[in-house]
Amino acid sequence: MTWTLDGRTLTSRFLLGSAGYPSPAVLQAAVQASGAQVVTVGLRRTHAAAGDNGFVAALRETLAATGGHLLPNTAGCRTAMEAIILAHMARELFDTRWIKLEVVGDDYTLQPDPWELVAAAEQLVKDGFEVFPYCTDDLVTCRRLLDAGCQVLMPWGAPIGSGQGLLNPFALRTLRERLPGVPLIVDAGIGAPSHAAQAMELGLDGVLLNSAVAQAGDPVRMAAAFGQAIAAGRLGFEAGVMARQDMAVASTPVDGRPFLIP
Ligand SMILES: CC(=O)[C@@H](O)[C@H](O)COP(=O)(O)O
Repeated sequence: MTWTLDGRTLTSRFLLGSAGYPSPAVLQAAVQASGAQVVTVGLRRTHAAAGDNGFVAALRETLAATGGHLLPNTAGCRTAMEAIILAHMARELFDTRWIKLEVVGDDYTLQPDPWELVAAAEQLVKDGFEVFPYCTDDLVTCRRLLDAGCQVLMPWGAPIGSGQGLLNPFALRTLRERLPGVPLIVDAGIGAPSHAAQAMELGLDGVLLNSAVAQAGDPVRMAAAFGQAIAAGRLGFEAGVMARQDMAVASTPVDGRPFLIP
């Protein structure tokens, strides 16, 4: 089933990262197998202008063939100013007003810095960008980002590259309940297809991940697995997951007795 992101109709709710693949050919095959129509690319890491060993060119070629979209990101930035400058470079290089805004405040956890993030988002929205902020799952920070003009939020599942899955499903469920109508895309920390399905079952709108595919034994098959898990999780959410019970509830109603007991 289709959905829209900043007015663009997408058939997949899977957003894929492009870092750390063994070769451009594997990246291309993984994007195709994933069904993802949005692929993020880091400027600081890939040296998009030159010297990236063909990864960006491969990505452009694949997305041109599939009708997909590039989402440049500011991974590696530590201040609002650094991220703003990089976002402007990205707009020039990739000819898109989309920017996945990452401003990290802690080197160990790569946790986003909420103050720098909000400051950068405010400026970039004024500069005409569509800002996709990578943020924590803190409700008040998310509200500040919406106040700054962000239309989409990307709360973390767990620290980048940790593969831990959803560390705080309660916080994500709260975001879903308190911010109805805001596209919420879980970004980072997803390790297995089941983690992605869980995010979708919570009613989030999409999942962005990178390491779990790039570091898989077979990235192409893992990309396909995530594509299917995300679609299944969404279908499950739309179908209405049953309510949990603390006690057993017999699934087969028993009327009378199966045979006569003397
Ligand atoms: C590629 C990218 O944008 C990462 O910063 C992103 O947050 C993905 O994280 P994982 O590698 O944990 O999936």
